[in-house]
Amino acid sequence: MSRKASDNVEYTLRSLSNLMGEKKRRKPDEGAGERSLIAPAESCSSINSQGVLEGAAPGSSSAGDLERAARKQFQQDVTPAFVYVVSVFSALGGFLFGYDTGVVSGAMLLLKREMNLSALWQELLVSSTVGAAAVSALSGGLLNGGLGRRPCILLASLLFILGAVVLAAARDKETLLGGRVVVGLGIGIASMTVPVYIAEAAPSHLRGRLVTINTLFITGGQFFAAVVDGAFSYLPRDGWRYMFGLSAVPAILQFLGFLFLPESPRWLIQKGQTQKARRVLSQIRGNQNIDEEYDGIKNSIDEEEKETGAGGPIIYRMLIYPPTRRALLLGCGLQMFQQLAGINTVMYYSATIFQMSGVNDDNLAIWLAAVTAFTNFSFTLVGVWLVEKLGRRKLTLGSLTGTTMALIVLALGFVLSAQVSPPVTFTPSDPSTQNSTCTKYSYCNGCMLDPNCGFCYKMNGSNVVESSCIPVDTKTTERSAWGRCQNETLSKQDGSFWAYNYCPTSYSWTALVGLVLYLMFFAPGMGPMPWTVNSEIYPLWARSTGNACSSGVNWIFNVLISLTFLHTAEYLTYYGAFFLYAGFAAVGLIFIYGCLPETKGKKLEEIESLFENRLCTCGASDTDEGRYIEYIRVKGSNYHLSDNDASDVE
Ligand SMILES: O[C@H]1[C@H](O)[C@@H](O)[C@H](O)[C@@H](O)[C@H]1O
Repeated sequence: MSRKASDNVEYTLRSLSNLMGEKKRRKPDEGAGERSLIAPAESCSSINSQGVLEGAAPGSSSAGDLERAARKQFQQDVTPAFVYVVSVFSALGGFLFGYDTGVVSGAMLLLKREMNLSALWQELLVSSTVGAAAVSALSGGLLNGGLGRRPCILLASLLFILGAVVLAAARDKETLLGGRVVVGLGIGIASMTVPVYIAEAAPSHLRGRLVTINTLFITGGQFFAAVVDGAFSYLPRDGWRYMFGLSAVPAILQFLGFLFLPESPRWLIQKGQTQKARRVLSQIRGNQNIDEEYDGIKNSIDEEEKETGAGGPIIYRMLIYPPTRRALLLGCGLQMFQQLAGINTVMYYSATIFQMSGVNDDNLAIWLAAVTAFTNFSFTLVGVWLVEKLGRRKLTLGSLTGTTMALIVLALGFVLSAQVSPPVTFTPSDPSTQNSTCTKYSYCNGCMLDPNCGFCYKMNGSNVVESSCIPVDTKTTERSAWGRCQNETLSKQDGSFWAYNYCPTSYSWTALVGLVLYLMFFAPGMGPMPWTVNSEIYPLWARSTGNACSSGVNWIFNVLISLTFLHTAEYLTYYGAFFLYAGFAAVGLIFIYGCLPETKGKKLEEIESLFENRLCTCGASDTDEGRYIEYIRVKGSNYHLSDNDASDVE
């Protein structure tokens, strides 16, 4: 929209303020002149001769509705495209996070054959990246605060490029491990810096949406990785080199883009680079007056210094200052519960869930994993749409409630599959004449839970026939050590199937329903909100450190859950594992209900006060907390107290 048109909207807002009785500061003759500037052809709203807003929101009659409509129009009109460019280039970091964590599963299928990798090496190549991400996210706080957001994003893209080259050119498994660690270091830095950078550049009415776009890019990267995995899995040799190498393209793009993109204005103000900060603010705010925003940031930095004192390491200052302590607890808690709800296990396990439901073709299972990743991606898009409508609190609570129920459905699918588990109908003799433990199982369920055994069977209509429990090939879990399930050719000839970690039953589709429900609920809220909320809840002085800690917690729990899943399933059975995640999710629900205030539409500088007023009860040790909770109960409104209400409490 042209400058003239946005001036009109601004004028409309001013007129509305007058209409609503706000103090009029302009001279009486100014209004008449400005009124004639209104150009209804360009502006959706206009003031008629009685000073009433027309055409702003069909059907809205009250001044409140009119004001909201005009404000919305104003915000839309004055958001320059540059802020979107900045966000998209930063979110390439999210894309690389998703791509590099996702691509490894397909690459591993090929690598373990070509490089003859043991189970330990496979595990190392997957977890080393996540482990390195945890370390670099935790240490990224120092870099972020000291060097600035922009150098950190440039560093992350360089690490992504270097990692891609090393991986694509690797001749041995040790080099592969090195490459995966380098990529992990990049992921960790990007995961904590990008949301902060976007949040600091975005105008408050768009902040949630733009930061959530970063998670959309993460899930987009995971989906793209699944497609690339599918496409290159047909190559007889070296397919994995292309899978790994391709990630250099977005990384180079991001590096080049960030050579021209600016530093975060808030970081610049904090470091006293005021002229530069003003320049950047004007650049990203287009034709808006930046004075108010600039002064707001500057004042809050000055106040923060007074309030928190300047001494000691930032993490220590965060812990002794109640508002930041509560924010940190909330931020880390959100990230912990995101991972404890089992997203990465569910995604990783999706191929098996499809197999359970009757998909017995390996290639098809790879493509169906891409469908899972696409579902995650498309429902994250729903989150991008909802975050500024519902707000962070409702979206997260709704999402986690649905996720908990979906986990229960998923678990029930496994319960049913275990209860009607097919029997073992014959025990072939072991050609190696070594006594295997697999002979002791008379049902599929016991056999499938033993990591050394798998179930080899045929289907007759919907019935399982000619089934046996046989030792698994120690090099891969995809086939048995001997017998008709020991390779694809034999299986095809015989018409038999190999089930390593599931049992074929007619109820298995329940797990598939659980999987789809899970992604539908998780992706719009619990996927993106922990990142979005963390980018906005800390005051500037604590933002890098707060995000470093919470991202570190995310990666640590990511490693923990993925590494323990198979053992958990072994001890608790598969349904036990999913019931456990449902239990974690339910505890998370209580935590979030008690701790997450609504941050939608607030300026970053205003958010700290949500934690000052003890709206978040977590971590509060003050004795009058009960008095405050009672106050809220009597007021009957949870998190929507006006400033006046909140100050009443003190
Ligand atoms: O927000 C993201 C997203 O939900 C991804 O799908 C998941 O793999 C990540 O662990 C998570 O942090």
